[in-house]
Order: sequence, then structure tokens, then C-alpha cells
Amino acid sequence: MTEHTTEAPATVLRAEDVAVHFGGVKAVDGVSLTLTAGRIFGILGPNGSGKSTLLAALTRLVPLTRGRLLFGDRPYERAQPHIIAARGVARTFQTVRLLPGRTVRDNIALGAESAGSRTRQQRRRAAERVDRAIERAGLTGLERHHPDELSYGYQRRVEVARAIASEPTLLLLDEPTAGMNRQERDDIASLLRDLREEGLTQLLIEHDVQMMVDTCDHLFAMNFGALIAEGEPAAVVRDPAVQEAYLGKHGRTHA
Ligand SMILES: Nc1ncnc2c1ncn2[C@@H]1O[C@H](COP(=O)(O)OP(=O)(O)OP(=O)(O)O)[C@@H](O)[C@H]1O
Repeated sequence: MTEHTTEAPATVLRAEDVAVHFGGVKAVDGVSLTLTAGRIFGILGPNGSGKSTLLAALTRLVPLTRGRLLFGDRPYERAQPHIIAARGVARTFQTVRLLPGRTVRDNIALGAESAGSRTRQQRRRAAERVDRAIERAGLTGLERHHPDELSYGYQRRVEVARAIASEPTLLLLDEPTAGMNRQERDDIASLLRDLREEGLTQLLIEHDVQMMVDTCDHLFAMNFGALIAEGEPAAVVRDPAVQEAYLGKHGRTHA
């Protein structure tokens, strides 16, 4: 038997040659990637490069034109989105999607309940998950507020709390710092790093290149539906193809 002195991190998710075409639009076209446990992965790319569509494909919110998806070692390219959520994949969306008439706690509880809470014991466990999510997301003391009483940065924090209330294995975040000021961005980046310390694997889409370099362990860069670079973040943003993709379309502010 072979002795393994260093264990490779477990594979959480694998996409193999994934394509999503909308008629003639090849939004995602042949992306393969691997996410390993306990790391923060980032997807960088100009507007329209296919980042959100890729996230939708990974959570089965859009049908694949071709390709394979594996969560752990289980294929799931034909599974329903709620099955993926039940297996441990949670996500946040590009825009805030909180229920305005409900408290912060109620909103977060929606995430915990989707993990199943029919019996009294399940309800108690769900309440414990909500308490933990509130604490982990730094929302203690704000449970009874309504979302519109919170700053935009804190509303996004509630979204993260709702996603982690299901105690997922993998958290996908679509532009978690969009529309935030610098302080709010730094706070969210710090929250994501804290969650990584607790072992949560994350994949995030962001346009803030500096935040991605500071926060991610591994970056994927997309353009025209395909990966054009991946690897150590600082090296990826220096990659000439990545520079070209950004500078060609966005000017100097993005890379
Ligand atoms: N439902 C859809 N039907 C048709 N085309 C779509 C659909 N969703 C996305 N697209 C197209 O697919 C391409 C990729 O879009 P996508 O939103 O994935 O890019 P993105 O990199 O996330 O962009 P952004 O940074 O602006 O959010 C774009 O050309 C877009 O117009």
C-alpha cells in the first residue's frame, strides 16, 4: 500500500467542458474547472463574458448545452436546483433579494428551513443554524430589524447569512460587493476570509480586481464564454490575455 504523507485537498466540485448556448449566443463555451475544499476561488471577466451564466449552470438554474458537473464524485448535470441546494451548494445573487416585510432573522431563517425542518427537533436545529449564521455574518443585535433599515452593505451581509444558514459545503457569490463603498467591500472580504477559516469553500464573481487578488486563493479569468487564464491571483491579473480582455473593453479601472 502507498503511504500518503500529504493529503491533496478534496475536490468539492468539478465542471467538465460545460457549455450554455442561448440560440446563437455561446454564453459559456467549454469551461472546465475544479474547486477544492476550503479555498476561495474567483471568476474575473468583462461584462458579458459568461460569469453569471456559468454560476447559473453550476447551480442548475440554466440547462447545459453540453458538459458534465460533479459535486464530490457524484454527477449532477441533470439534477434539479433544489437537489443541488440540499446536497450543500448555496448561492447569493447579483442583486439583493430579501423579503422587505420580514425581519433580518426571518429572512435568514428561509435559508435554514430550506435544509428541511419538519419535526420539532429539525425546527430546533434550524433555529440553531440561524443563530450561528447571524453570529458568523456579524449581524448580532440586528435580528429584529427589517432589511430597509439596514445599510446596503448590511443587506448583502444578510444575504450571505441566509446562504450560510443552510450550512453549505460550497458557497457561490455573484458580485457580493457590487454597489458598495470601500469600507463595506473590505468588511465583506473579511467576512469571506473568516468563512474560509471555518473551512467553507467559496466561488465568487467580482469586478473589483484588487479585492479578488487580496481575497482569493485561485482565480479563473473568462472572456467570450471561455477560460482564458487561471491560477495564482496576482499572476492571473498580470496575464497579457486578461489585461487585454479588460483594457480592451473597460479602460484602466478594472485591471
Ligand atoms: N437568458 C439569456 N438569453 C440570451 N442570452 C443570454 C441570457 N443570459 C445571458 N445571455 C448572454 O450571454 C452572455 C453572457 O452573459 P452573462 O450575464 O453570463 O455575463 P457576465 O460575465 O456575468 O456579465 P456581467 O459582468 O455583466 O454580469 C451575454 O452575451 C448575455 O447577453
